[in-house]
Amino acid sequence: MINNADKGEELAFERARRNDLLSSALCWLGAFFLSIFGLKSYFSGLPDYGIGLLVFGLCTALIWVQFKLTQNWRVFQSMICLGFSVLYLFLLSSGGQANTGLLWCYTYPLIVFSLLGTRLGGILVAVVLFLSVIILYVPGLDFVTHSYTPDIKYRFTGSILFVVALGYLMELSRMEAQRKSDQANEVLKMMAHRDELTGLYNRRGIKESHELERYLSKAPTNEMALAVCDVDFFKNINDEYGHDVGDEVLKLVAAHLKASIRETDLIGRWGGEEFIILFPSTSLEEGYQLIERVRKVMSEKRFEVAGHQIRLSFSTGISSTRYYDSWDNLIKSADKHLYKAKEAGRNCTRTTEHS
Ligand SMILES: Nc1nc2c(ncn2[C@@H]2O[C@H](COP(=O)(O)OP(=O)(O)OP(=O)(O)O)[C@@H](O)[C@H]2O)c(=O)[nH]1
Repeated sequence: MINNADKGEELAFERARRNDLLSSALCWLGAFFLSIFGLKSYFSGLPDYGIGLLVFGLCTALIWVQFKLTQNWRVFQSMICLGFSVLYLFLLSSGGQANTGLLWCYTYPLIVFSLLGTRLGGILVAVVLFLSVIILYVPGLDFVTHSYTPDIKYRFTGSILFVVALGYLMELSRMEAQRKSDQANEVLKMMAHRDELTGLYNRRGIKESHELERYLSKAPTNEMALAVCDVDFFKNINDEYGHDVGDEVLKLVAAHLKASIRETDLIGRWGGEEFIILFPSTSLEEGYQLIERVRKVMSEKRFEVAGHQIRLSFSTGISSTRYYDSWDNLIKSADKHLYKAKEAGRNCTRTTEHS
């Protein structure tokens, strides 16, 4: 089972990877172009404008350094989007070198949507568009040093609105595609780690579970017992009642085993009619007592499936980290003791200390 904590960790990892790529690409490209054009303006007789661009370039590089040091994506998003909003308004009100400032304004909505998403990005872009209308259409403003012809104003207003709508829709469909791909990945991971019939972990699920990793890492000081339980003569159930009834019996056995153990114990279907249970913080003796109690209850129970009252018995082998420190050896030992339980006539449990 992929639990919520695991899912959260994976999603956070994916997001961090995307953020890292996006921040580096944005900042380095931004700093590069701002510096090139800043220097060009500075040496072409527009020193103030050039210095302005160089300062923006430097700020972009510093924001990137700040993000690398703190990994605080929220602060990075806010600083880049606010900085870029100021740059956009600066280009619009100054006209840029040789009146080319407007050309760069078209990149603004795309960057804001990709960093802030449609909701927050939409709010910021709407505010900046409102300020653009003031800059373009309110005459006599001190900070507006460039005046555009009516034709340029109308065409720019129309085309920037078009780019905003396009950027919004593209981000919307990217977010939708991301959501679907996250969902599909989740389903695939579930399928890869879960046993379809019983809903328990399958073999891979157990081996790759975070719980197992955690329990094994604590095992040197915190003994863990491992039990492999096998339904005796399960073939007879299939032969007598049919495979479908066999399936239902396996589901009931899985549910009963799960209900009989603690929340922290880990259970999975190891294959066929074989189940595996991990008991963390449990000695071999305690594991033996636990599994014997469950085994006895199960052997007295009648499993009711399709009108049949079916009785079962179980054989179990147990091993513990007191004797084996690797996963493979733990399993091998539990399997060996399961085999001994079968040899001893079934319906019993065998361990290193109970042969
Ligand atoms: N219905 C059903 N049967 C299964 C499933 N997986 C394995 N089996 C059956 O479980 C039976 C296991 O048979 P055996 O390995 O001979 O073991 P057993 O009959 O339980 O005998 P012992 O283990 O020696 O006590 C086989 O008949 C498999 O077909 C399953 O998912 N559903």
